Amino acid sequence: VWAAKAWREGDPGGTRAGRRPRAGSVPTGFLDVDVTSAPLALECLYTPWAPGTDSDGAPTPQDCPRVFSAGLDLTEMCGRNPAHYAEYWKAVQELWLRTYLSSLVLVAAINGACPAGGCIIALACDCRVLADNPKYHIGLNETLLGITAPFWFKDAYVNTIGHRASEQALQLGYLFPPSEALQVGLVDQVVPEDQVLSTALSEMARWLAVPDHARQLTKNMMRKATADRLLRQRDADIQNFVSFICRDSIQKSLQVYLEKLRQRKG
Ligand SMILES: CC/C=C\C/C=C\C/C=C\C/C=C/C(=O)SCCNC(=O)CCNC(=O)[C@H](O)C(C)(C)COP(=O)(O)OP(=O)(O)OC[C@H]1O[C@@H](n2cnc3c(N)ncnc32)[C@H](O)[C@@H]1OP(=O)(O)O
Repeated sequence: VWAAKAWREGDPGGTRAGRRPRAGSVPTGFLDVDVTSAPLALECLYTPWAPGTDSDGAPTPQDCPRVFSAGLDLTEMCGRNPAHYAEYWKAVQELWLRTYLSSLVLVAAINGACPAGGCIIALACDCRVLADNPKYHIGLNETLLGITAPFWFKDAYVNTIGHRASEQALQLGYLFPPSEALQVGLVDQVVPEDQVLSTALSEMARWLAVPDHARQLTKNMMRKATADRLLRQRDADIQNFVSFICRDSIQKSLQVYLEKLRQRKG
């Protein structure tokens, strides 16, 4: 995710939010950002796992291909206590709200798999560019984990690909390969892997060419109702999440899924 302001100010290699992935692990990680304390400077929010910058100081997401984001960190949702789940979910909400309502232009350069929470952050951007690799699936696959996508994930999906496509994809936990993601409107461009960043920058330039105040007011007009729906019921949404995730059956499903992931690795 590129933040326009930092880019325009010539600081594309600025502070990265979040921790690096564990060695040998995939980046689940945008929620490692401490979004609950000091106001998050979204201007400084880059794909947290992009490991370096090139000679021009630009981020080099190509250095870390294969995974854009593996979604929420399942280890944060398993075997913890209710207070932990509540705090975690509040942070998830906060990150999404700030991203979704940002007045900046945000372009997602999706250079790898993008399931569930990864997809929801990409959807909060203004535009999505996906690398053309059949392994790079994108979508909301929650049902395959035995859980339900929260209503605001669903709202963002419906806003992007429409009701019928969302209904089908959500129930099936379907992850779209690039060509289908493009066809259904989940992403705006599919390009060869080595052109993801340059295409994202071209898109950024296109959006930045529009007078800022007019673009920002329009963005807010388009997004306010969806964001307000969550803002009105944040606490209830946290309580729902906590009681849902604490169920024995849900914990069991998540543990089984996580175990499968770990075994698949070997
Ligand atoms: C009433 C309702 C009220 C409220 C709603 C309730 C609940 C809804 C709550 C939350 C919504 C959930 C959102 C999510 O984002 S859930 C996460 C979904 N993500 C996935 O399903 C992706 C799983 N991962 C993969 O498919 C692959 O890992 C991936 C394609 C991303 C990368 O494959 P690769 O082969 O490169 O790596 P792996 O060998 O598979 O993985 C390496 C390593 O990483 C661990 N891993 C992977 N994904 C996660 C994850 N999401 N969380 C934690 N850990 C993850 C994997 O186990 C391996 O670990 P290790 O063996 O320890 O190295």
